[in-house]
Amino acid sequence: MQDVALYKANNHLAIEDIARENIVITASSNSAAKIGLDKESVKAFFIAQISAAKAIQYRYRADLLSNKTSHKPRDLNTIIRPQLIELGSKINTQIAYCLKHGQPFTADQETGFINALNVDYLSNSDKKKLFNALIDIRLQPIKSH
Ligand SMILES: O=C(O)C(=O)C[C@]1(C(=O)O)C=C[C@@H](O)C=C1
Repeated sequence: MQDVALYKANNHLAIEDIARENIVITASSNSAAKIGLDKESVKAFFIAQISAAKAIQYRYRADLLSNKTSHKPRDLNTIIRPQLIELGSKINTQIAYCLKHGQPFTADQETGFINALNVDYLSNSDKKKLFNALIDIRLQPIKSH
């Protein structure tokens, strides 16, 4: 996410890109539905992920004002965005696997989840929001004929 923020700062782009968010949410909830996950609950999870991504970028971008860097960020459109879509689809696959194999996420895993997320610029409240959206993800109900 720091590369995303740096790319945007270098190119005078806003951090929030609503058109892109809509593309990400549609792509991720459609790919989730194909593997049996409930679309609306996955949407809410991706909205939480996008919020976390923006929070990281805003904090990092604030730091850039006093700490300049010569680091060259990866290209947002050709490299980072396709990788983020791929990552989202992998996350969906793992979640579907856990839910289909009777390993639902439960509230008592919150501390472990928060401790496992070692990500610079991600706050505890961002992590809690992600966790709350994660444990709400459901499988689609099985259709009866
Ligand atoms: O693609 C970007 O520009 C990102 O910053 C990533 C992302 C996302 O999480 O998918 C986050 C914030 C933007 O508003 C749009 C998308």
